[in-house]
Amino acid sequence: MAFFTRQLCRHFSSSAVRNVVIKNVTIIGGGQMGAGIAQVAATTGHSVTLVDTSDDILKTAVKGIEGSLKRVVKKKFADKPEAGEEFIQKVLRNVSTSTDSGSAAQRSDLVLEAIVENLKIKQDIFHQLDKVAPEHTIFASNTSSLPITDIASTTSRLDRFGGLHFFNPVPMMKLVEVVATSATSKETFDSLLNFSKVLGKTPVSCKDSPGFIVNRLLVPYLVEAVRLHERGHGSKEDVDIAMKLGAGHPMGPFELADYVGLDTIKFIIDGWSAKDPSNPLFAPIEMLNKLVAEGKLGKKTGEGFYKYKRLIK
Ligand SMILES: CCCCCCCC(=O)CC(=O)SCCNC(=O)CCNC(=O)[C@H](O)C(C)(C)COP(=O)(O)OP(=O)(O)OC[C@H]1O[C@@H](n2cnc3c(N)ncnc32)[C@H](O)[C@@H]1OP(=O)(O)O
Ligand SMILES: NC(=O)C1=CN([C@@H]2O[C@H](COP(=O)(O)OP(=O)(O)OC[C@H]3O[C@@H](n4cnc5c(N)ncnc54)[C@H](O)[C@@H]3O)[C@@H](O)[C@H]2O)C=CC1
Repeated sequence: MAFFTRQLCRHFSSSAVRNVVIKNVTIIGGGQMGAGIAQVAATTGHSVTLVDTSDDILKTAVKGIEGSLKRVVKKKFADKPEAGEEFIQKVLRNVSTSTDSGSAAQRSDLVLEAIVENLKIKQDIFHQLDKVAPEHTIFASNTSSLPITDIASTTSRLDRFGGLHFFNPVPMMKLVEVVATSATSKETFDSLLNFSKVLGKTPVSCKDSPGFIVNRLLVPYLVEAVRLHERGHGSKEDVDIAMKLGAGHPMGPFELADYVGLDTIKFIIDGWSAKDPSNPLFAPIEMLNKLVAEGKLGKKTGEGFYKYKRLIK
């Protein structure tokens, strides 16, 4: 009862916070997802601060954004290379970088986290930022598989906390899953929904249930593909060709796993297995665990199920 009362108090204490128009965005984590979200937010006129643990990582992230913008410009400004270059520079001016998440959060309407898929690390960072971020600032996580309720639990802004789950590659994928917990206020949810639309994405509304919509369907498919191959029922190449040509997927499951990152997939499966140990769907997958132990995390490290000549970043 005391817990329930505390939740209600928190909810009402911030009821003065109405729909927040998101202009200044801090993105924690400049990896595949954080850099992609930063690119899209900067392209749509937001002022973005990208935060990571070192200047070297941030340099690589900004280089990745520039590379991705060049791909966009090649098509959009095919006949006007100078206008294309101007466009890239304008977008890049909207992106600043920092290794100090606290000072970045102090100037933000939204703090969006896209760091490693680890509950404790995500909780710790939000706990720290909760103390320094302005009252109106909304917190959101891009987690693939962790309950938003659990991530939010170390903060005092449960009503201003939600999920914003983007898809990889962010500049190309149109979907955002907007996740409300039982404590997320309507104003917060509407602000996140509106932000997704301003980014040019199509939002869908999700409950805070494991894997939301897409990953609840995609992860079982992916693990079954690996097990099918482990049983000797098909080569990786044949499974990928089969799903591309037989089911119309743009990538086969092994290509997609490498693209997403095998470490992220292992974090998801291990996490779900710990919560539901008797579910055979999430039992350890030998081949995946071996590749992760060897540091073969997919495209981002140059090798996963396949070998890659060119790294993503
Ligand atoms: C897996 C289960 C476990 C998941 C758990 C964690 C993950 C999650 O939580 C949620 C997820 O994100 S799941 C992954 C969702 N993503 C997908 O399914 C991607 C599937 N692949 C594709 O759509 C295309 O192969 C793709 C669009 C990537 C590339 O298209 P193509 O194959 O045709 O190759 P390209 O010819 O290189 O590209 C086509 C056009 O797209 C442009 N482009 C691609 N990447 C870009 C990027 N990063 N930035 C900017 N532009 C980009 C490229 O320039 C090209 O444009 P055009 O030349 O005009 O056609
Ligand atoms: N890879 C994918 O396809 C998708 C991943 N996600 C989720 O997005 C999140 C990030 O995934 P990726 O971008 O793929 O990972 P990644 O490994 O490419 O990038 C993670 C980044 O976070 C940084 N980081 C780690 N701890 C940090 C801290 N305490 N402070 C600041 N930065 C920190 C790392 O240095 C790294 O640059 C995960 O929660 C993942 O589940 C969601 C949708 C798709």
